[in-house]
Amino acid sequence: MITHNLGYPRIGDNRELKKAVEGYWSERISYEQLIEISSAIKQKNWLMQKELGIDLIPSNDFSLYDHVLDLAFALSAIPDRYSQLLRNSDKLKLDLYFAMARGCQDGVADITAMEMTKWFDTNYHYIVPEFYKNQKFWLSNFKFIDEFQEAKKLGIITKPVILGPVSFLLLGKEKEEGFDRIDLLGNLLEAYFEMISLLVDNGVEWIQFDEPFLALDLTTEQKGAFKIAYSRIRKNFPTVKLLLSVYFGGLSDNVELVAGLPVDAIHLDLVRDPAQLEIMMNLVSDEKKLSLGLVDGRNIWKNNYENSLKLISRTIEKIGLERVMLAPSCSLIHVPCDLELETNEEVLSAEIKQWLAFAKQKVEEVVVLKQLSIYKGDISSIQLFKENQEAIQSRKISSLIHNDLVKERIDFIEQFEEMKRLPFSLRKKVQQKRLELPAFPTTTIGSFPQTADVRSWRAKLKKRELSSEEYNQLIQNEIENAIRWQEEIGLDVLVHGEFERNDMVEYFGEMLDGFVFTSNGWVQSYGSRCVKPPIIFGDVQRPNPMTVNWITYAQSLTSKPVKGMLTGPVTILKWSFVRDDQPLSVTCNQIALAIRDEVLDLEKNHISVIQIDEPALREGLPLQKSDWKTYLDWAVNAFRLSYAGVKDQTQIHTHMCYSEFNDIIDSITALDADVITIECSRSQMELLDVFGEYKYPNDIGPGVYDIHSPRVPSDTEMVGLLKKAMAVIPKENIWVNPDCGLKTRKWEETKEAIKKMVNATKTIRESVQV
Ligand SMILES: Nc1nc2c(c(=O)[nH]1)N[C@@H](CNc1ccc(C(=O)N[C@@H](CCC(=O)N[C@@H](CCC(=O)N[C@@H](CCC(=O)O)C(=O)O)C(=O)O)C(=O)O)cc1)CN2
Ligand code: MET
Ligand SMILES: [Zn+2]
Repeated sequence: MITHNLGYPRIGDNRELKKAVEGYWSERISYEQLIEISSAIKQKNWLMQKELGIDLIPSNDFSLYDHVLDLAFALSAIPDRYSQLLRNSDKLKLDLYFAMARGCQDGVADITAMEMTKWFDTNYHYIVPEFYKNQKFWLSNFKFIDEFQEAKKLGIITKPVILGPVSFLLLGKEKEEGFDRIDLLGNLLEAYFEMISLLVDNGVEWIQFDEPFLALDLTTEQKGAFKIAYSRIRKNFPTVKLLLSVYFGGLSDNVELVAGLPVDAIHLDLVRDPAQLEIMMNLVSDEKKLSLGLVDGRNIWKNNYENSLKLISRTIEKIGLERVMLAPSCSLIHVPCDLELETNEEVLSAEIKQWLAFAKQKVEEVVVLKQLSIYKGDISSIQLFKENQEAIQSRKISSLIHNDLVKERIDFIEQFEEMKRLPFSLRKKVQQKRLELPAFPTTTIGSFPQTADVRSWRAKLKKRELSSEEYNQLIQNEIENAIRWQEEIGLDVLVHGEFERNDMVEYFGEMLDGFVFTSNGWVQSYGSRCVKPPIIFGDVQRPNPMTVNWITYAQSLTSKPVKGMLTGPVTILKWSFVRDDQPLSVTCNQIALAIRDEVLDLEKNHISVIQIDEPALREGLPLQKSDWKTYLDWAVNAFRLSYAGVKDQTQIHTHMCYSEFNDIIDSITALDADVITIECSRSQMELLDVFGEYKYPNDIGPGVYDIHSPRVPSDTEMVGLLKKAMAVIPKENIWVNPDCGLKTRKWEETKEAIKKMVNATKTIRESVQV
C-alpha cells in the first residue's frame, strides 16, 4: 500500500512566499533572494512530508504565482503581445512570467495581463491560457525538472505533478475564431513527450497527471481526446508509472472511460463521491492501482478514521493490498498549512481545535490510516484511533453547535418569501426620484486601497498597542478622506471604502455567532493574495449590527448616497470552511437571515443604496449539470431572503466577479437586484453579451477596468469598452464602475484610474442623448 500526496500548500507556514514575491515586485528583495526563499519553502515541505512518512511526495506543486501559468510558460504558450519581453536571463524570464499574470506598464511596455478565473468550484484563481489556431508548443522553461532535481539532492525521489494535457486545453480559451482548442492536442502532446522524456531520463518513477475535467460533463469529442492523449503517452513511455488524478467530484458518466485509460493508477475523490469506488473496482483491470482520496482536501474537519477504514478494508478485500494507494482527496493548497500554529486559545478554543486538521495534519492522517489499515490486531486499543473517535464524538454532541432560536427562525422562512417588491420598472422610478442620479451613474465596488498603514493599525489593535477608540478614529479619518475625494472627482454613488475590514468574508465571520476564525489559517486565493477563511461550526446568528456605525458615519459626511456594503449569504458560505453535519442550504439560510437583519437596520438608518456582494455565486455551481438546479434554487432564495422586506425605495445592488454568466442568467435575473456590477474588462466585455441577448431587465454596471493589474487604463480604452457595452445593453440601464473592489491597488493608481473612468463617462454622456 502506497501513501501519497497530491500537492502541499506553497505559501509557506507564515506566508513567506507572499512576502517574498511582493518584496520582489517592489524591488525590496533581489531575484536571488526570491529563489532562495522559494527553495526554503519547497525543502521544508518535502522534508516534513518525508518525516511524517508519506511514500510518494509531490514536486512541481510549488508555484511563484499559479501552476496553470507555470505550465503555459513551460510550454511556450506565451501570447505574442509579450514578445518584446522575451529574454534569456533567468531574472528577465521571471519578469515575463509575472507580466503575463499582472500586466506590464513600465514606461516602455504597456501590455495587459492574461485573464484570471476561478479554479473549478474553489476560491483559487488561475491564469487562463490563450490559444491560437495551429499553435505549436515547445519546452522553454524547466521548473518541473528543476524541482525534481532539487528534491533528489535531498535524497527524495518525488512524484512530479503536471496538469494533464486535456485539462490544460480545456482550461484555456481560443483567442481567434475558426478552431476548437481541443484540435491543438496533437501539437501539445509533442511538448508533453519532451517533458516526460526529460523526467524519465532523470530518474522519475511516478508522474501525476491531474485531469480534474474528468469530474465534469464531457462531450464525445472531449472523451476521445483523453483516450488519444493517454494512449499516445503510454505508447511513447511504456515503463514510467502514470497516476491519473481526478478530484472535486465523482467520475459519473466518465467512469468507464477512465477505467479504460492505459495508466498505472487512478486517483478518486472519495470525499465528494464515495459511491464511485464500487463502480470503479468492478470496471478496472487487475494491473491498475486505485488511489483512495479519503482525507478532505477542501475542508478542515478531522477525518473520521472509522468511516475511512471501512472503505479501505473493503477495497483491500476486493482488489488486494498491493493495489491500494491512500491520499487526500485533492491538492492541499485549499486548506491552511498547520493547525499547530494556532496557539491563541482566545481565538480558537481547544474544544473546537480538536475537531480540525489542516494540511500538515491531513498528511499525518493519510499515514495513520495506512498504519491502522495494515494493523493486524484490534485497532480500538490504539491510542491514535481512540483519540480520533473521541474528537469526532465530541463534535457530534457539543453544546456549542446548536441554537434553538436560529432553528425556529429558519422554520418560519416561508413567510418572508411573500414580502414582494414592486416590479423593477416601477421600483426604478421610485428610487430615481429619491436618488436623482445622472445618466450612466458612476460608482465603485466598495473597497479602496488597504494600505500598509491601515493594516498596521489593525495589527496594533490586535496586539492592544492601539485602543479601539484610537483605531476607530484612524479608520474614520480614512473614510472621511475617501468621501471627500469621491465628491471632488464627481462620483455619483459613493462608498465608505471598507477600511475597517480585514476581508469581506472574515470580517462578517468575526461578528456572527456560529463562526470561529484562525490566527494564521491562510489559503492562497490568487498570486500573492491569501485569505483566512472563517470556520462555520454551528448555528449562525447576528448578535449585533456589523456595519451600521461605519456606513452611517460615512453617510453623515455627504449629501450623495453612500452604499451600505455587505457580503451575501452564498459568498460567506462558499468562502468559509463549512460544517458538514447539515445541508449547505440550511447554513446558507441562517446566514441570509443574519444579513437580512443588517440590511433592515441599514434601511432604518436611512441608507438608500445597499450592495450585497455575491462574487461566489457562480463558483458555488456544482461541477455536474445535473446538480445545478437544486443549488441555484437554494442559492437564489438565500440571496432574496437576505433583503426580503426592504422598501421599494431602497436600491439593492449586487456584485459578481470572475464569472461566466451564460449558464446561469435566469438565476441572476431571479436575484432581482436593482443593479448588478460585474467583472468584464479582462474579457473585453465578452461577458456582457449574454445579458444583451437575454434582454436582462435590470440595471448593469459592466466593469470598465481591470483592478487586478497595477496597470492604469487610458480613458479612450474605457470609452471603447462603454461603447461596446452600449451595443448590447440599453443605455438607460448602464452604470459605470471598475471590475471589482480596489483594496489590492495603491492609492496612486486608484486615483488616476477612477478619475479617467469619470472622464470617460463624461465623454459618453456628451456623445449620447439619454
Ligand atoms: N475571502 C475572499 N475571497 C476572495 C476575494 C476576497 O476579497 N475575499 N476576492 C477575490 C480575489 N481574491 C482575493 C483574495 C485576497 C485578497 C487580499 O487582499 N488579501 C490580503 C489579506 C487580507 C487580510 O486578511 N488582511 C488582514 C491581515 C493583513 C496582514 O497581512 N497583516 C500583517 C500585519 C500588518 C502590518 O503590521 O503591517 C500580518 O499579519 O503579518 C488585515 O487587513 O487585517 C493579502 O493577501 O494581502 C484580495 C483578493 C475572490 N476571492
Ligand atoms: C471579490 S468582490 C469584492 C467586493 C467588495 N465589496 C470589494 O469592493 O472589495
Ligand atoms: Zn469582485
